[in-house]
Amino acid sequence: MANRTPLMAGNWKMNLDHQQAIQTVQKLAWALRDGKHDFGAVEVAVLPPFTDIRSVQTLVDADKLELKYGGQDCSAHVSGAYTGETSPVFLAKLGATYVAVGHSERRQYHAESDDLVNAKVKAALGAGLAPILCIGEDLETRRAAAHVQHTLLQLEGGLLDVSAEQVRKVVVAYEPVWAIGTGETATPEDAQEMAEAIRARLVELYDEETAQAVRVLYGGSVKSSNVASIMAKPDVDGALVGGASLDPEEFAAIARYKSHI
Ligand SMILES: O=C[C@H](O)COP(=O)(O)O
Repeated sequence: MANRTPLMAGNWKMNLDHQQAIQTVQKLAWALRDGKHDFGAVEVAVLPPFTDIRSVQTLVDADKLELKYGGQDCSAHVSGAYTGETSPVFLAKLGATYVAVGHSERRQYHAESDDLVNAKVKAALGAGLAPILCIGEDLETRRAAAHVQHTLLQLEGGLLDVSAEQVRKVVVAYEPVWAIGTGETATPEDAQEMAEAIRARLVELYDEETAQAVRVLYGGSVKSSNVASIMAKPDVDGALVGGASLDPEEFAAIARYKSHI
C-alpha cells in the first residue's frame, strides 16, 4: 500500500462563531498535545465557517499549531461580480490548506451540479488549495444497489480535465448521504467497498501510482467509538467528521484513533 498520511478533517458546517472557533481550536490543540499527537502520522484539519477563518489563522500562527484548516466551499471564480461567493484565492491567502467541494449539503440545498463541482475543484487547485471532493449516494440509490455507479459518476464529473499531477493533491471524501448526521454509520465494509471502487476508477482514469497517492476519506456519523474499525480498512485514509468535530475532546480522540485500536 502506498504511503498515504491519514487525514482527519472536521467540517463544522454552519456552527461556531469566531469566538467559539478560537475556544474550540485551543481546546483541540490542548487535547492533541496532552495525547502527544503525532501530526506527521495523522494530519488534523478543521473546516470552520468563512467568518471564523481569520481568527483560526491568527491562533494557529501565534501558537505555531500544526493543525491545518480550510473552507467548506469556494467559488469557481477567482474574483469578480459574484455576490456572496468566496474566492479560493482569498482562502489560500488566509493560509488555508483545504477546501471541501461538492458536499452533499451544497448539492442538495444549492443544486450544485457535477459541472460546477468540477469548476470549483479546478479553481481550488489553481489557487494552491487541496480540494476535498465530496461524493456519495442517497438512501434511494443505495436501496436500488446503484450506489457504486452513482458515486463513481460523481467522481468522474468532479475530476474532469484534472491532470494526474493535480489529482494527487485532491482528497476524495465518500459520504453516503443517508449516514450524514443520522447516527447511521456505513459499516467498515461499506466504506471499504466504495473506497476500493474509487481507487480502482482512479487507476482507470490515471494510473496505478497516481491512484495510490490519492487519499480517500469516509464521512458519515464518524465517532471515536467507530473510527478505528473504519480506519482499519486498507483503502480508507481518514474521515470527514461533522457533528463529532464540534467537540474538541471527541475530535482529538478520533484523530488519535491509533491509540485505541
Ligand atoms: O462533512 C461531514 C459529513 O457531512 C458528516 O457529518 P456527520 O459526521 O455529522 O454525520
